Amino acid sequence: MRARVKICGLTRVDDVKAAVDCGADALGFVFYGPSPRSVSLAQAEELIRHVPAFVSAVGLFVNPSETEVRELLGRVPLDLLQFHGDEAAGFCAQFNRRWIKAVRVRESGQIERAFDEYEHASGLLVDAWDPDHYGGTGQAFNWDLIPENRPLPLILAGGLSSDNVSFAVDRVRPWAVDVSGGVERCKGIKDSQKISDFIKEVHRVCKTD
Ligand SMILES: O=C(O)c1ccccc1N[C@@H]1O[C@H](COP(=O)(O)O)[C@@H](O)[C@H]1O
Repeated sequence: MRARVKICGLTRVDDVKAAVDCGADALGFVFYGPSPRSVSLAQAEELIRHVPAFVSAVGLFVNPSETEVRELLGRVPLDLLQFHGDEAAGFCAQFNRRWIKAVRVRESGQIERAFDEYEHASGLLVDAWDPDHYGGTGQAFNWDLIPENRPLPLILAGGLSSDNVSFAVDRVRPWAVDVSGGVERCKGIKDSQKISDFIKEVHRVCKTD
């Protein structure tokens, strides 16, 4: 088994370099004003200059306007779009760019329905539901709600850290894991040791499989 790793919510060049050096497969940049991890267009341009070939740069949006996404794509070379709000499939698919859809899980059957609705996505990300926040809450959800049958690559997120990721990968067997808060010193500021520990744990559990 191999699980890819996405480190999300990067705001500093040093954090980008640390994640790349530790072997991250994808890096996430948050374009959502209310988030403490939100970056401006100019910041994103600078950060993505440090993302090398074969590491994906992912833009995270929450209910953006079409203009916002198009403007950003005109200036920032994103490889993949991550929609973390209530976007419909048609909205996500209109940008001629690969995309993944996040589902904030709170009830059974929700993930199965999302696999149908977002069938043209490049992956389905499952995260914890929270009444006040769209994501990045550091909370896990009930993994029993994740079905065995997965028509799309499944990306597990929500409350992961080096303490629980090996258990999570072994149990859920996702295509990839996505982490933000679990590798931070404080919101928006990553910790290179935590990033390293997290990725090592994923690689360790995948190797022993
Ligand atoms: O990181 C944020 O601030 C954020 C804001 C709005 C939507 C999603 C956000 N982050 C994503 O949330 C999940 C889980 O994060 P955590 O590991 O529990 O902190 C992850 O996909 C982040 O990319």
